[in-house]
Amino acid sequence: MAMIRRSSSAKWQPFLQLLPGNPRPVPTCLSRSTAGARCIAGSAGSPTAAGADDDQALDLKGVETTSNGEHRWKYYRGIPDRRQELPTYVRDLGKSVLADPLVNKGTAFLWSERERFHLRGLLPARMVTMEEQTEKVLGEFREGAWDKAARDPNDEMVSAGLTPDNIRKWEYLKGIQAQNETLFFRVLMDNFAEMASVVYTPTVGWACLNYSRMFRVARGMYFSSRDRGHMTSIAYNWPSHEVDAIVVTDGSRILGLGDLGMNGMGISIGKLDLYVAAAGFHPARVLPCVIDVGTNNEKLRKDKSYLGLNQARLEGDEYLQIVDEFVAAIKARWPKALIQFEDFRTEYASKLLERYRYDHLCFNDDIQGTAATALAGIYAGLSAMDRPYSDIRDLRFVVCGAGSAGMGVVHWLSKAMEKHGATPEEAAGNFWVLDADGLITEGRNASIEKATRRFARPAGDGTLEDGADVETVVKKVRPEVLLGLSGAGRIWSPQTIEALAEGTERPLIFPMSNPSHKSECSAEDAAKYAQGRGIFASGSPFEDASFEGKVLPSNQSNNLYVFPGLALGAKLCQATVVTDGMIMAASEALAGSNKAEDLAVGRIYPGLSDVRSISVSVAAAVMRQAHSEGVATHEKAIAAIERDLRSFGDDDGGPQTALDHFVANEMYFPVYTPLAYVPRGVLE
Ligand SMILES: NC(=O)c1ccc[n+]([C@@H]2O[C@H](COP(=O)([O-])OP(=O)(O)OC[C@H]3O[C@@H](n4cnc5c(N)ncnc54)[C@H](O)[C@@H]3O)[C@@H](O)[C@H]2O)c1
Ligand SMILES: O=C(O)C[C@H](O)C(=O)O
Ligand SMILES: [Mg+2]
Repeated sequence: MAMIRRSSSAKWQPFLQLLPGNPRPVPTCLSRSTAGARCIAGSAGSPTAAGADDDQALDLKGVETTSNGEHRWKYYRGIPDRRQELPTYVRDLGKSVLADPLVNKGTAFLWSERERFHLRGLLPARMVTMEEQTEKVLGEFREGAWDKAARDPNDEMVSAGLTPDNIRKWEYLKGIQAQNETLFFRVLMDNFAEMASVVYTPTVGWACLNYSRMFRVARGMYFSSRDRGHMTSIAYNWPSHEVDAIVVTDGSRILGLGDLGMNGMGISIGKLDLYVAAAGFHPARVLPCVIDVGTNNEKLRKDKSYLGLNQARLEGDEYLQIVDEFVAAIKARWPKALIQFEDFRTEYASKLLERYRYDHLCFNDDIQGTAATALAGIYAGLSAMDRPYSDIRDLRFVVCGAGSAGMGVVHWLSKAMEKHGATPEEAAGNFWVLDADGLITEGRNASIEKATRRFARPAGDGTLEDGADVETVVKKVRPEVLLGLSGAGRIWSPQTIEALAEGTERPLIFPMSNPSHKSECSAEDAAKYAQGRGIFASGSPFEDASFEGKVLPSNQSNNLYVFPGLALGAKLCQATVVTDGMIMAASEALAGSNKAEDLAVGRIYPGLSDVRSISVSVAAAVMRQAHSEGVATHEKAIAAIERDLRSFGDDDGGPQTALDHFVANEMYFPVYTPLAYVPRGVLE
């Protein structure tokens, strides 16, 4: 805990000069000031003189003009308050300052203070006044402002069935996490099947929509375009030298909720909660990050509680340079850390992956994690029908959504078909891909990405025109599989599902969009219109459905089945990169984790109550593959892989190999350990 005492002693005059509103002119900024973060104190205490960059940081509402024309914070309305000139002594820096309730100001820390106390990167970019904070507290106190929002029937998530109870549970669990991570993760791990929908999709979607409004305790790191040129030094504001995994988003496409700007931080936090609970990463060694380059979400930009930069998104080279700088900063500070790219909009997602994947240990969850998850579900679906994996070659897929997730899945499935003997042309011929403008054919204008064009239907493909809608396509093609990665909500009509079920005995119905209300159909509708014959797997969880008294399992086809184990495997063997082979190994391990009795009743993804076993299998398969491709570098892990190979041969030997034990033993388990006091400078 930071130590404090109060004084107005003369020796603290330099410090006093930095206090906001102090009339003494101060000639320059303190320390590492940048063009993008000029000190408020450095502008003679006048917020209006603080420069264009700081205008948005300073809300003049909280500032008053004194009789001699100076500006100062209005701590007490109309009553001059000299107390603000008495400093509170702070003997710590960085996160400890935020963790000390007696000195913490949260998002009201001035830019100069953020510099001096090593807080840059530890708070969202926007600076608010105490008055705004007070307003927020009062709103909550008097009206339960966001509790009210959680009950607002006009809130699209609430109206689509997200219950206030889920939100209450989210807030409660997050409160525990802020105070006691061991307890939080123990509870989450032991009750994963019950709590996943609270810390993760769909509730995390609501939490992201309301992230700024609910902001209390800062977690993770906030990089913004104002930090240009300084990201590496800012990374050193994080207190730990050891970070194993980072999830980063730029907030541009959060689930199917669109551009949520800095609020996307909620998804980085949610994903890393799963790294710990589902894959045994140590909570002190994971780091959620957001790169705030602005937002094009006008509603957010007008929302006074929004804590991100109030500017339009940077684009093009300017944007890419910011992400480059972020990646370079991470690499400089934590050379071995794995980076998971999350919820970057399609325009940049593949571009960024291609930019970094050959030199950095990284993967894109929405492209690669989702693809691996979908393929595992298709394999398991085939198993449920007593068909071999190689039959994937014979399946026809209608896919709604040609974004990074949809096309990632399509590419991956076609790769699996090729693995089982199809030519690339044969594989591509098994897909009918639709975007918001309907079926994509070669007749589509040149704006289609090259990678998507490969899957465009030949012009004049039977009677299907470019832009044909999903119902027409399904009626014409009679596919075995209907995939949804559109983020468009209930776009599969009863007629579409009926047509699907008419054409095949056991249709695979995968509405994978998140959160729940963005799902292309509900479990109930799938059961009803496919007359109980379909196998259903959605991105967000649905209750099991029923048809004519028979229970129909609702599977969850979500990348949560892959990213924790993939990251764990890559980290444990300290892979230099994440290869396609490793992703394929993850798919196959996941498909192989199902029990025969579950498959028999249409459960094609394993239950979440034993999520760690799934991650163990996925991680072990990833490590074996990394080793076989020569990208594993960790000696202890390599020895474990080789020992395992000697005992079990190339076949992974089932779920309980020596390597599985190695992986399980490396996982963090949340228990209270003895605590030892270690003075500063010792063991550092
Ligand atoms: N289940 C999972 O694990 C998982 C993983 C990743 C993404 N997702 C979900 O997938 C969705 C899409 O993600 P993305 O990054 O590709 O988004 P995106 O916005 O880049 O792509 C959406 C695509 O859907 C198309 N589309 C929109 N309306 C449509 C309609 N009515 N019919 C057909 N296509 C339509 C768009 O033209 C676009 O091609 C999101 O909802 C996301 O939550 C799920
Ligand atoms: O976050 C999820 O639940 C899955 C996926 O990464 C998504 O973007 O929808
Ligand atoms: Mg995602």
